[in-house]
Amino acid sequence: MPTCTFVTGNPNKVREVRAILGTTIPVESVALDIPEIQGTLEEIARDKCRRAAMIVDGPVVVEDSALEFRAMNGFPGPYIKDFLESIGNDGLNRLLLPYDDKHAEAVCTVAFTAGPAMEPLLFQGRLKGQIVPARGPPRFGWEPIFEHQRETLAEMEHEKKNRLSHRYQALFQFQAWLAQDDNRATYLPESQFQS
Ligand SMILES: O=c1nc[nH]c2c1ncn2[C@H]1C[C@H](O)[C@@H](COP(=O)(O)OP(=O)(O)OP(=O)(O)O)O1
Ligand SMILES: [Mg+2]
Repeated sequence: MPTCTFVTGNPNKVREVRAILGTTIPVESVALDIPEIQGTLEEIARDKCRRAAMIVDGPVVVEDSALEFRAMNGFPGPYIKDFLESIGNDGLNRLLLPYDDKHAEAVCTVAFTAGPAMEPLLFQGRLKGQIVPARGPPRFGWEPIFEHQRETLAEMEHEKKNRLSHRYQALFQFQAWLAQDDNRATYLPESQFQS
């Protein structure tokens, strides 16, 4: 069975990526927390992908998730994990207290490489929302404070989130790319993605 090796230290991402890709691409996960550089979303995802490919020594998929506050010109962006760990969802709300603009965008940058010597390819998805006081079960990261059309991601059914999320949008593009035979033949001549 062809599989896709998804390298991440986050089991919630594995659950969602599996749900989104469904049975078309079985996902094998490798639980590694790859060090992340500072830089643009693209630079971070590309670098994380190269490091993962060197460790696995084969084709890998990684993704980096960011949370951009419009009032703060996109900050904290890719550094959201450290912010969440240090100040929590309440602290993230407090960061926006001085601003009327609570608009935020969740961004998922999926990076795929055919191997350690190959240039990673990127697929990006975005979801617009508002930062609100936490509502709903705290199951995954900043879900309780990210409201999309009156529902926070924590209040939303998993199935619904997985049909509209930043992660879904990025993986949708990756799937479309993989579905093109020419791409598979060029990038993955003998790979695990061949069916
Ligand atoms: O859909 C989401 N809904 C709510 N919270 C989310 C979501 N997606 C990522 N998150 C959180 C997890 C982490 O605190 C940060 C991203 O950091 P990020 O480096 O991409 O993830 P990570 O370090 O947990 O796993 P990985 O090993 O794949 O890098 O935002
Ligand atoms: Mg990370």
